Amino acid sequence: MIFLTSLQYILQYLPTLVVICLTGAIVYRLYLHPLAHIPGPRLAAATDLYGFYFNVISGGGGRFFLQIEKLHQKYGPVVRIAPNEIHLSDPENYDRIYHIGAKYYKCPKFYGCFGLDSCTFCTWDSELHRVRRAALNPRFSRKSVLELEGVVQSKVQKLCQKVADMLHTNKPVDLHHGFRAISIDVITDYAFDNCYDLLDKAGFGLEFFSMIDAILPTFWIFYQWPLLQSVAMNIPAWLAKLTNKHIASHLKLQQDCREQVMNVRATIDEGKPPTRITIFHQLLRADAAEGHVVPSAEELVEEASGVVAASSETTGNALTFATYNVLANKRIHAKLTEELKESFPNPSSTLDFVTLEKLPYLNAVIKESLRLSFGIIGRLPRVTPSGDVLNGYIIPPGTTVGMSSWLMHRNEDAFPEPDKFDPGRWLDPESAKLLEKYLVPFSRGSRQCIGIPLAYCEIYVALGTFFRQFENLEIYNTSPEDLAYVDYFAATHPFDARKFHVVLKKS
Ligand code: HEM
Repeated sequence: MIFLTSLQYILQYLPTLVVICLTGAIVYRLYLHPLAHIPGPRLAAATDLYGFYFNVISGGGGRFFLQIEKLHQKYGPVVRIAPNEIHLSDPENYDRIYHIGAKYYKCPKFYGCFGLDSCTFCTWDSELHRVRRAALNPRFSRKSVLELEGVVQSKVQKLCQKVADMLHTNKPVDLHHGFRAISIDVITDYAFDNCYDLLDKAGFGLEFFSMIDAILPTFWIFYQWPLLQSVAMNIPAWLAKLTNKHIASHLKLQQDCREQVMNVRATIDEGKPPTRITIFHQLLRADAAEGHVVPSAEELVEEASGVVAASSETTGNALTFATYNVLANKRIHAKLTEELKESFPNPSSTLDFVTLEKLPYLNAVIKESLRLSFGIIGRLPRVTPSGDVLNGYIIPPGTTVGMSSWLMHRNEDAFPEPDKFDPGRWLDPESAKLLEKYLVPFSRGSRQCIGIPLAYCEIYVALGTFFRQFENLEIYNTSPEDLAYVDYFAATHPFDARKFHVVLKKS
């Protein structure tokens, strides 16, 4: 009886209590918080829902990075974008936050919402990351990439053959998915020795990419409500299939990776010699790196999922953007084709990576494409453990600080007319060296992309081979607006945008 009366009493005053607590939190964040002196909108200082609005609701979502750009125009180089987070636009700060030995570490809340705590990409603890990355590094070194260049060459040749066949039937060819299929086929063959063969599937793996598209929007929802993420990832697959396609897609991707891991483990247990040392063979070795702990099967699944997720849209965006812009500009197209013809007179020869890398115009096209294609477009949040002073503002310990390639690559001082695709910016070696400082597609420092040599190999070989083999293509029914970006950590085109297609030029 007494219990019931107390409960009634609590319930009666609960709404008032909630209002008092919320008001207290908002007043604290606005006036007493250690970031209260940082400029920015009051709403962003008061609640994380400000970012949530732009990333989930406004204009279809994935657009907070555009709002952040506007905030910098209004408030200057340091802006408070959330109660405990600031964003920076001054390029001078980049090497301070993202460099080898930087004390800044990956924001656990942000990287936690991938649900892949055991993978190198999401590991926030710097020491643990150092060990995990050291174990993985040898498989992604330039030496390894050169040894396995054949994997890249074979996928590129396969795509070109399929494109040629489709063009003869006068059907528009979907290069958006074709280029993404190369990336996934390369990484699953290269790293797991178990190719997904998306290039052989209908629509170049349309089903697989629809699954990825279904996963992407959950990112910002899980960021806002991390508890939802653990609940979602633990529901049975059959229930997810019935109730939510986004969660079902997450679970399916993990299941695919689980099968990959089980296959490798089975061959190791049977004592079969591997046809290739995969990342799993590498990670299952106790001596893979000093301090390395052999991961469990589930941890390997997370590592595999992380690697697959990191390589699809990123390389795919660079290839799509480069090809679209070269085809859109006759002068650029002619110059590139001429250079390729000079070095490789036979159009059906193998265009090797090392020779392609030395071609100045191709090099400039690729740099300009990486500048404007944005594998990861939004902020890369890091936490400062001991505080800092940035652009004259005192930043307290524990603050999350972020910068983005979107703002670095479109800095008008470095890149006049920043939205114009102009490979000419990179042709003079002296000024190109100065511009490199602003080019950060792979980020920098100890957390920079591990796949840089592989990504470059794919991009050089795919673009070189493609433009050497096809001289008579034109863009089909795709406008620059279709190649705009939205941010779901991976940069992707709006889901309702038309996908990049090409047809044979009408003579
Ligand atoms: C054009 C292509 C690519 C771009 C633009 C790109 C971009 C990036 C960026 C910006 C990061 C840092 C992310 C962060 O700080 O949160 C990163 C990390 C990473 N990338 Fe890539 N990436 C590309 C291709 C690849 C490929 C092909 C792989 C396959 C192995 C890959 C695997 C990874 C991994 C594992 C990390 C985490 C590294 C770590 O934390 O130590 N990436 N990438």
